[in-house]
Amino acid sequence: MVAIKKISSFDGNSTSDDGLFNLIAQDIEQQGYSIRPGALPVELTNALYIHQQTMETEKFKDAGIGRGGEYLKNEFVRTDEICWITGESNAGKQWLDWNAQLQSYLNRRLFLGLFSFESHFAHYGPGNYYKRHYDAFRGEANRVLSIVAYFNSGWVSTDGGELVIYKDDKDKEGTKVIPLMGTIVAFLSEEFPHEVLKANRDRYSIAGWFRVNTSIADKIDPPL
Ligand SMILES: O=C(O)CCC(=O)C(=O)O
Ligand SMILES: [Fe+2]
Repeated sequence: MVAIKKISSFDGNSTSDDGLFNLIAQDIEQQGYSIRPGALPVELTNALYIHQQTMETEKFKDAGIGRGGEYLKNEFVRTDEICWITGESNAGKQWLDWNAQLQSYLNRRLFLGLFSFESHFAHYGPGNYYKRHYDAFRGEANRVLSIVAYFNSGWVSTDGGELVIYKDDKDKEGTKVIPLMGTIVAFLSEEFPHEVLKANRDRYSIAGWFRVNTSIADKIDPPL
C-alpha cells in the first residue's frame, strides 16, 4: 500500500484553517493584500453575525480615531460606530482565537513578527463612510496587517459601501470589495490607502489590526 503523506510545511501545527491561511499568506506575499469572498468559516461568520445583530445599540460607542487618551471623533473622516472586541462574548472569543491562529501561521510563514491584535465591530448606517486613509504610517511601526470581515447578506451595487483598496497615493481607481457575508480582506497597513464609500444601507463589519512589538525601555507599546 502506498502511504499518503500529508503535505504540510508546518507538521504538527496544522489546523483546519490552514488551507485558507495559506491562500491569504500567498496573496500577501505576491501583492500585499488578500481579498477572499465568503472565506471566513461559516460557523464563525454566523456567530459573529448573530452577536453583532443582537448587541444592544448603547454598547456601540461613536467611532473615534485612535484609542485611549487620543480617542477623538472626527466626522469629516469617518462616520461609522464601533465596539471593541474584548473576548467577553463567545463569538468575540472565537474571533480572537481564529485571529491568534492566523497570526501564528503568518509569523511562521512570512516572518511578520505580529505580536498583538486589536479589533472592533463597526456599523455604517445609511450615509456613513470612511474617507481615504492609511491604517498605519511608515516609520511609526505599529499596525502591520489590517484585516476586515463583512456580515451583510444580499448586498447589491446600488447599496454602495464598497471598500476601495488603492495601490498607492497616485491610484485613483483602486480595487472595490463588496462587503458581503463572510468575505475577508487582509492588507499591509502601511502600504495601501483605502476608503469605505458611502453606504446606502446598514453595513456591518469587523476591522482588526495586527501590531508588532515596539516596546522600548520603560515604554510599553501597544498599551496592555
Ligand atoms: O470596513 C471596511 O471595509 C474598512 C474599514 C477601515 O478601513 C478601518 O476601519 O480602518
Ligand atoms: Fe482602514
